[in-house]
Amino acid sequence: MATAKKKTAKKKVRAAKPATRSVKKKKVKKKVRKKVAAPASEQSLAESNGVASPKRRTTAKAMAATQRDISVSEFFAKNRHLLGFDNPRKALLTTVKEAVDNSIDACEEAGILPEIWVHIQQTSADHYKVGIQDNGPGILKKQIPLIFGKLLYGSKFHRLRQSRGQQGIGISAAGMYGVQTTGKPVKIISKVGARKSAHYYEIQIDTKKNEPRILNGKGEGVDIPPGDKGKEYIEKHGIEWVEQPHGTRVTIELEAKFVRGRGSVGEYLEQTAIANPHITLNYEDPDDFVYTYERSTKTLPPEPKEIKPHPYGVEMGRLATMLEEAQGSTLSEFLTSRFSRVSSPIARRICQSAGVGTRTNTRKVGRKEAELLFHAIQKTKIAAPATDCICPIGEDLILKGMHKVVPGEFYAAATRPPSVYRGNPFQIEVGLTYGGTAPTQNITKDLLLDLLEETDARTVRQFLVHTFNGLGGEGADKIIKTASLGTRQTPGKLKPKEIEALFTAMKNVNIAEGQSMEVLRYANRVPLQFQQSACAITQTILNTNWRSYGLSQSRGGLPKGPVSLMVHIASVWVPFTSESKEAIANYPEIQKEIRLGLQAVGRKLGMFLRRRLRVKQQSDRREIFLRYLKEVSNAVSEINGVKQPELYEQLVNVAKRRTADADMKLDERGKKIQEDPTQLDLGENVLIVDPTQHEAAINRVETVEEEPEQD
Ligand SMILES: Nc1ncnc2c1ncn2[C@@H]1O[C@H](COP(=O)(O)OP(=O)(O)OP(=O)(O)O)[C@@H](O)[C@H]1O
Repeated sequence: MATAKKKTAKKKVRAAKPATRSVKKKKVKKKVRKKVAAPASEQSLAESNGVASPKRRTTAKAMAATQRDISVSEFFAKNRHLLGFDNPRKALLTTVKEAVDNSIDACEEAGILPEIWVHIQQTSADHYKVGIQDNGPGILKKQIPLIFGKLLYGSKFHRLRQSRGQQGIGISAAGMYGVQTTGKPVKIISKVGARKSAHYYEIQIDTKKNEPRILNGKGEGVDIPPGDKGKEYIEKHGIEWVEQPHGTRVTIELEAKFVRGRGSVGEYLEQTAIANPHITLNYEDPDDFVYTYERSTKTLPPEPKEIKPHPYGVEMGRLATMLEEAQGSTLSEFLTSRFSRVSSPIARRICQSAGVGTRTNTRKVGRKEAELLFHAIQKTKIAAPATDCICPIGEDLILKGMHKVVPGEFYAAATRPPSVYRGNPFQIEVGLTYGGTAPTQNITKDLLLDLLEETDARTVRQFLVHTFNGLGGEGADKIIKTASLGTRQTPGKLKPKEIEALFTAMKNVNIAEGQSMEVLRYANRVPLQFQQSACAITQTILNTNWRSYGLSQSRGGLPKGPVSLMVHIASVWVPFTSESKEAIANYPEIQKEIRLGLQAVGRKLGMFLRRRLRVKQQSDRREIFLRYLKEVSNAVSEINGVKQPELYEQLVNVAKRRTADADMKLDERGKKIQEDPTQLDLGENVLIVDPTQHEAAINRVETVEEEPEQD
């Protein structure tokens, strides 16, 4: 019997203990007791003071009665901040983000050009209903409850393949948060084909069991037939669905707070559009504003390849588990089939170095042999993992994406070659935009009034910094000073006169100097909006010397100027610092690649700025020449009688020749339009545009027209 076996085993251990050890232990115990025990007089004094010596509060038996399994959903329900649900504002963003990321992943995996609808509606003071729909492949009926009602269930965790999701927590956690805060179930409708029935579910997660509970259709969900009958059913039951042949829509009601500006849903969607030029996004916000980001390319990113783990990236514990799971293959088979880059000769070398036979059965490999194998792997020379499994955005699409959304006049991009951290391939891409009109100068009075009304900022300064990308504290202070406002004034309580002064100051103050670099961080094409300072991307930007590229920068700060920078890491496994996937961990290999990417675009910016400065200097010089040439030609003609008009013309020609750089025109790749040996060659990956032709950084499209009421 199992219990009997355990007892004898325990007895054996006890008997095996050397006598001396138990004696020693006793001595120590005595010593400790001596130390702890207070003299009788002291003890009685303590008791008389009401401080009794500590009593045993519980026993191991009583404690055992309270010890039990913790379900993963219970754990994350208590620790929802770990998943990005720390506060109502972030909860709204995380919910949208999880659903949108899943939708894009599913469409790309199925080879469908993604179109996504995001609709946020306010249902009460602090409750919002979020609906996200895609035109993806849909989800099979039996999978829907598990995907939306069970934490740690997904298709991406067990594979090494570049995708937005990795953990299998995201969307079910969002649903769980919704149920917890509003009591409303998650609603899902999914359709796999035009002639197939759609499936409609209302689900709650049972946190105790980490299992889905289906609330509609007597616990079975509902099938909606295709065609007109189905349309009628959808309408009759108020199910939200944009008619599509296939796709999925998830609706979650949750406690939330809607904001604009930094860390908002709008910002996330805008940044998503930059890094995913192949998607079309339709977004309707709670104030009925509709935003559409049309795709700028119809080409899907190439399908990422799945790879096996590289032996260098596998830690000791993982190797032991993999050996256990191998279920009796030979060591050589195990090594060649479970890892990338291990051929039979390499497997033989590893086994030789570990002193174990290549034909040894994995069942017979104990802890000691596993450790020997682990060290042998580190000592054996194995080729770096294949890197063709990474799908970067590409320089051309980065330029297109940034040009579409970020105002500027100079754009540069750099895609680094793939590299490896801890056995995982990754690739870094950088995009940079310079110039353009400040977002504060582009807004209308009406938009400013709306923004002031909607903001949750407590002070005008906070409002300015949070609403206008790249403005920075210095820029905000300049505007506030010019408008003669107090820094601590509440934006919602400004009087009409003060709003007018603020508006005028925003239009007139040149904030380009005070503006600091706006950083857009991405991991597998997903924008990262929180924990900026904890992220390897930000830290590498801060440690780069931007002064050598023509930007001003104070020690330890972000560079100043109208400049936006995007950094993208693509990897089969992105090393996030936590489950909420907000910041990249500081691996030296990753930091090095980021640094090289920054230098590549920085050098091009430096060349562009120096060239621009020269044009300006030369045109200033020419202006001075031209101002005095008339006088000079008149005086010379009076002195020596030469014809003034001819002399003047000649002098003007000389001045123009001497200041020829002032006429320099660059084409959109940064090349001088007229051929010249000193031509500025910025390479292919730059774009130069007319900044006055660009849309504003804060640009709200018109509201949805209300349907005229029928009489
Ligand atoms: N809109 C969708 N269309 C098709 N499949 C989907 C959709 N949404 C989710 N899925 C499937 O459900 C699984 C679970 O999604 P979930 O968001 O919980 O985790 P994940 O995306 O795998 O990882 P992470 O927790 O990192 O986001 C996905 O792996 C995917 O297979």
